[in-house]
Amino acid sequence: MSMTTTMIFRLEINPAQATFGEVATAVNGAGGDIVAVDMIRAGKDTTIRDITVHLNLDVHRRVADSIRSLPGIRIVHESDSTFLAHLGGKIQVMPKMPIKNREDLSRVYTPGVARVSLAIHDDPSKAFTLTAKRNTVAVVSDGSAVLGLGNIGPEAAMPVMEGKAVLFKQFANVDAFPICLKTQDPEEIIRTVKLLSPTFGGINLEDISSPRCFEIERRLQEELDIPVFHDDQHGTAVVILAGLLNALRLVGKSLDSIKVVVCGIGAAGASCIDMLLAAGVRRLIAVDRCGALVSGNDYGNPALNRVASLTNPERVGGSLSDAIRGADVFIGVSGPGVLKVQDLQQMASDAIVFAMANPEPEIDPEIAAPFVRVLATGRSDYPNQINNVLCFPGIFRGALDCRASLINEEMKLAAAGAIASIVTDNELNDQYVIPSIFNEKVVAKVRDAVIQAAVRTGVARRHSSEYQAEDEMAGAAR
Ligand SMILES: NC(=O)C1=CN([C@@H]2O[C@H](COP(=O)(O)OP(=O)(O)OC[C@H]3O[C@@H](n4cnc5c(N)ncnc54)[C@H](O)[C@@H]3O)[C@@H](O)[C@H]2O)C=CC1
Ligand SMILES: CC(=O)C(=O)O
Ligand SMILES: [Mg+2]
Repeated sequence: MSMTTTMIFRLEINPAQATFGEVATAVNGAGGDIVAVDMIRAGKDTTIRDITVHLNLDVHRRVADSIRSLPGIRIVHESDSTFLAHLGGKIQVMPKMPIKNREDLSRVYTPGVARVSLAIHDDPSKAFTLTAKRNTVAVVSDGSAVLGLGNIGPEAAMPVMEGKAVLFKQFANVDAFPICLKTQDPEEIIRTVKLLSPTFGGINLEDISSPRCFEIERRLQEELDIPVFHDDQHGTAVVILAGLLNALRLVGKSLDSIKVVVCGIGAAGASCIDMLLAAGVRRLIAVDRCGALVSGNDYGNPALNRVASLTNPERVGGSLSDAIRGADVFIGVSGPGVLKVQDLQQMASDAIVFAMANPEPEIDPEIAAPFVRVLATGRSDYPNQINNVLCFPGIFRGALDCRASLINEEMKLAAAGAIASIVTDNELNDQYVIPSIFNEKVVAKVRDAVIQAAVRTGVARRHSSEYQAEDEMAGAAR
């Protein structure tokens, strides 16, 4: 499957030999789309222009070669806007107040800060009100299951974790720090996160492979008094349930009657299955590399054994192609190219397919589209983007605002319901079963629903109106 990007070509053009029109024709002919042209330097013998070209990565070389083949044109350099956006990283720390004079200095730093430190020493819970803790989340990864790219290590995981931090800030005003650990040992990860925890109001575990992720999350939830949430498990499950509720509303089927196949029983798949079963799905077959999971078999993996014991009441064995026969819903959280057109042809009418592996889905959406009623992917460049970004900003906004001690099942179900409810009956259609993250209602509705559920289930330690009052006072003091 191809990916698009925007390339900027800096060209030296000899006007005696070439015209800009020839460049435009060459770029378009090779499959590029010029979206901007800038004059950098005009000269008698040569001009320098930047042309910005939107293209599929698979035609990139062709576009560059066809420009190069023109007489009188030299490519000075070319840059990929996606890489340019990553130069020096995507985040920075910004102070909330300037330090303009000595009085500011002694208030923000020593000696004034000492009184604040002593106040927290006397009452550690004051760290929530007198430090950034209450609005700060650690995005922790060991780089072991980064998107669908696999175990690419902590340094390579960093751009993804920085991206999560950007999303936290932009959509929910949560300050998130990417923390990529140079260990894949569960005990070391648990110990490190616990040591770091005084700084944070919540821990978002990200892209840690299964089955280690289950134990790491469970232990941290037990041993810390701030929310610990493995986004790939629960963020994904929440958004899948939201999308499925709406897709079923569209096709007129119910959770308790459908047959669902979930492929990829890792972090996302196992949690998605738990959530679908809790929501009322009964006929569900889990498929991993070893085929359909059947209760009683030993898969040498406690997570797979557990899922097998909860699913597949008809004990269907075999491959994905066997399991998918007659299925109403396919959910893929596995890897690229797992699903074939022949599989789609075996599904029930009005088939719903969520092919969510990133960055390449289980089937190319263009190939799948003619064979299914509702198609969703995890990508931003197709309709129906089912991505955990619809969940984690709002769920943490809610959990931080009410200072929840944890994020429980009720809060997750409330988040799923809130996301689904944004798509009205009038709006619901094959291409729109899930709202866009750019819909401003998403974070606000998720946050409110999560706070209500936290209060209802007794895990909220504070009402958000207290924050508002404090924020107003802090604003007045600055
Ligand atoms: N759209 C979204 O919001 C999200 C998408 N994902 C995507 O889902 C995929 C899995 O993510 P995680 O659960 O975090 O990874 P994981 O590494 O914990 O689990 C992946 C599972 O898929 C299985 N698998 C891989 N290839 C398979 C194949 N050909 N057939 C059957 N099973 C196969 C593996 O054995 C493993 O159990 C990744 O591509 C990831 O990008 C994950 C989280 C959120
Ligand atoms: C979206 C996401 O968290 C993932 O693909 O891993
Ligand atoms: Mg992830």
